[in-house]
Formats: sequence, C-alpha cells, structure tokens
Amino acid sequence: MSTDDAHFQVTEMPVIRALTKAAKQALLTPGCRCRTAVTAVRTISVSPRQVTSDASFHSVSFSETDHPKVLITGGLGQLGVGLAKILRKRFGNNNVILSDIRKPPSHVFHSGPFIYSDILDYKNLREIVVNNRITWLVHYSAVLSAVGEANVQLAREVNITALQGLSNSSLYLVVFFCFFFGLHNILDFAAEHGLRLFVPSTIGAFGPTSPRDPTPDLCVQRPRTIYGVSKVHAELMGEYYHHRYGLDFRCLRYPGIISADSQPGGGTTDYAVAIFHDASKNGKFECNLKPGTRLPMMYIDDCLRATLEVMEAPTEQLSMRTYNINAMSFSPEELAAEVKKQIPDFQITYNIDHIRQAIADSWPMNFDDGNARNDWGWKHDYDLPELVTTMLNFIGSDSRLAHAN
Ligand SMILES: NC(=O)c1ccc[n+]([C@@H]2O[C@H](COP(=O)([O-])OP(=O)(O)OC[C@H]3O[C@@H](n4cnc5c(N)ncnc54)[C@H](O)[C@@H]3O)[C@@H](O)[C@H]2O)c1
Ligand SMILES: C[C@@H](O)[C@H](N)C(=O)O
Repeated sequence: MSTDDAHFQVTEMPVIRALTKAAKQALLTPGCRCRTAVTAVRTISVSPRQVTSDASFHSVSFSETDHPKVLITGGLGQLGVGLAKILRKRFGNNNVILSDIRKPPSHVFHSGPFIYSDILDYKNLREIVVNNRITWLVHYSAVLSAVGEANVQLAREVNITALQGLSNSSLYLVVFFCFFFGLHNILDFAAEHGLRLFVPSTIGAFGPTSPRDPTPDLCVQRPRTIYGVSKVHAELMGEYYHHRYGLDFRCLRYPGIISADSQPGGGTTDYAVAIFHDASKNGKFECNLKPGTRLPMMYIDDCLRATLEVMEAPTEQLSMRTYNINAMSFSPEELAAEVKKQIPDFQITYNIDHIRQAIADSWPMNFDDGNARNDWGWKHDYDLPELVTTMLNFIGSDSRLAHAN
C-alpha cells in the first residue's frame, strides 16, 4: 500500500464509512431518507416555497446584542472543533453546539455541548434547532474533493464492505444526492427558523475555464469535481434563498486550510498538512502533487477568525453573500524550501497522485479576495514563513509532550 493510500485509509475512511452508511440506509430502507428529505422539502407546511417573497423569516427573537446560539454540523472534521473553540470563547461554552454523525473523541465530548446530528435527517435537525433555540447555523458537513472523486481501490472496498450490490457509479450518485439533499434541508429550515446560515465554499468551486491567476469573486465557474459542483450549487442556492426569502446566508470560499492539531478529511490540499508531520517526525516527505503546483492556502486560525468576522459583519457591509478569502499561495517546492530553512536536512520527493493532480491543475493558483478586504475588513495574519514556523513549533512541542508522557 502506498503512503498515499495509507493516508487515505487513516484520514478518510471514517468519513466515508459514516457517509456510505447514511447513503446505504437512504437507498435500501423503504421510504429511504433521500426520498423523505425531498418530500420534506417539497411539502413541509412552512416551506419557503409557500411564503411570499417579502415575508420576514426572522421570527426567532435574536438581536445583534444577544449572544447567538450556534449549531455546527459536520463538526468533527478538520475545522469544526477549532471553530467551536473560538466561538465558545466569544459567546460562552453552552451557546455553541458541535454536531456530527461520528462519535466524538473524549476531549471534544468533555469540552462543551456535543450532539448527534445527521444533516440528511430533517426532523432531527429541526428538533435540535427548536429545542436549543439555535440562531446561527454553521454547515460544515461535507465530503472533500479527493474523497468525492473516483478512487477505484477505495470505491471497490466501499462497495464490497458497505454498499453491497451497488455499482461504483451508484455510489457516487448516492454521495452526490445526499450532499444536495443535506444542503436543501439546511436551507429550508434555516429560512423557516430565521437562522443566520454559514456555508463554506472553496477554491474548488472554480474550474479550468475560470481565470486562475488571480481568480476573482465573479467569473466563470465550471468545476470538474463533484465537490466543486456541489459547492457552486450551495453558493447559488444560498444566494437565491437570500434574494427570494431573505435568508441571512453568508459564504466564504476557503483556500486549502492548514492545521496542526486536526487532520484534513480527504482533499487535494492535504499534502500541505502532511508535510509538517512527516518533516518533523522523519525529516522527509513524499508529495503527491507536482513541485510547481501552486494553490491558495491559509492557516486555520485565519480561516476560523474570518468565519467569525463575516458572521458578525453588519448586513450593510456585505455587498455580496459569497466572498473569496486568501492568505498566501505556494507550490510544494516553495513550501519545502521554507521547511528546509528550519530543518536543513529535510528532503522532499514526488510520487504524483494523478487524480489529485488533475484536480489541482483545474483550481485557482491565486485568489483575489479584494472584496472581502474592502467590504468587511478581511486581513490575514499568517504568511508562508509565519505558517511554517507556527506549524513546526506546534507539532514539535506536541511530539515532545507525547515523548515526555
Ligand atoms: N479543510 C479545508 O481545507 C477546506 C477548504 C475549503 C472548504 N472547506 C469546507 O469547510 C467545511 C469543513 O471542512 P473540513 O475540512 O472540516 O471537512 P472534513 O471532511 O474534515 O469533515 C466533514 C465532517 O462532515 C461529517 N459528515 C459527513 N456526512 C455527514 C452527515 N450526513 N451529517 C452530518 N455530518 C456529516 C463527517 O463526519 C466529518 O466529520 C466543508 O464544508 C469543506 O468543504 C474546507
Ligand atoms: C480546498 C478544499 O476545499 C479542500 N481542502 C480540498 O482540497 O478538497
């Protein structure tokens, strides 16, 4: 098994297992959840589709001076736990509920409210929102780019062990539709309950026909991954609900996010996290993208702060509802050169994953985030040297701590 395959197994299987379990149930049980979700969206008596365009959805008592009550879906991935931490610091521990379909590790479970929530289950979501008087919803649940694309070995494993009887193409169809229904559930009840809704998008929402250097907020968006297509869909649906029903939809297109204490969930930019762990532990790293592959990237602290800032931004500052945000752009060889400044013996080799490479080659190289900077004052703190120092210090002190214990 290659390092890359091993990485896939370690970091992506829980997500795939959880997702395919949901997908399998949805398809194989009578009155499957996919169908139920569609029915709920179409027939629920308070559906936005049945309310006039000037109706106010902001029926939940929530003023700008109150602390919001936040629900984070898909919160056990790379970003959710960190976001919960900064939101709890700002709004109080009990005002931020983390949720996922996976079992939380003990330190997460004991750090604040955690609840099971499957975004495909409209009733379950609705109960959580109503019972906890949720006012902000951060919709993090997703299947990232590389997991969403055809990985034959992984797909076969999943088909045999999780979706017996379904063909590869059926599996991808299920993932695709569950993703959409999940989003539709979220949009419908966010509008119904007057929630402020944050859905992250990505550099992956652009494709090979978009301008790539730099990529502006508004341009051709023809992504070639199912992940990108679903994110463009989310951007458009969110903006449509905003204009049509007054939904307070806010969306940031994140670059590849780099974090030390949480693992990425199966994306194309994951190499930029793995490199620090391998450099710190073994002094070498095998990269699955070509040396010159330039992509926009950001340290997690900047990403989470941007999320809080756009959620708190007064409505009148938002000239748009979907913004690019950026901090830096680099290629594997540039990142390796920066790591080498701190670990002089560090060696990088290349073993290209053609699926990830094709995805990366279709994505922006530089991201133009001028609108975010002008409208609500976005400003990043971490550039490449700062990122490398921070990551290596964090991982180094973490492993020294582990050795000491
Ligand atoms: N991490 C990045 O580099 C990056 C970059 C751009 C955008 N984003 C976006 O930010 C969000 C969070 O990213 P992440 O890196 O934390 O993702 P991740 O893949 O690490 O985590 C996603 C989480 O969603 C959960 N999930 C899957 N199906 C679910 C369901 N049916 N119901 C509830 N939860 C479910 C998974 O269990 C997992 O914990 C995603 O929407 C992603 O597209 C991330
Ligand atoms: C860029 C982003 O959306 C994610 N890290 C991925 O590579 O899929």
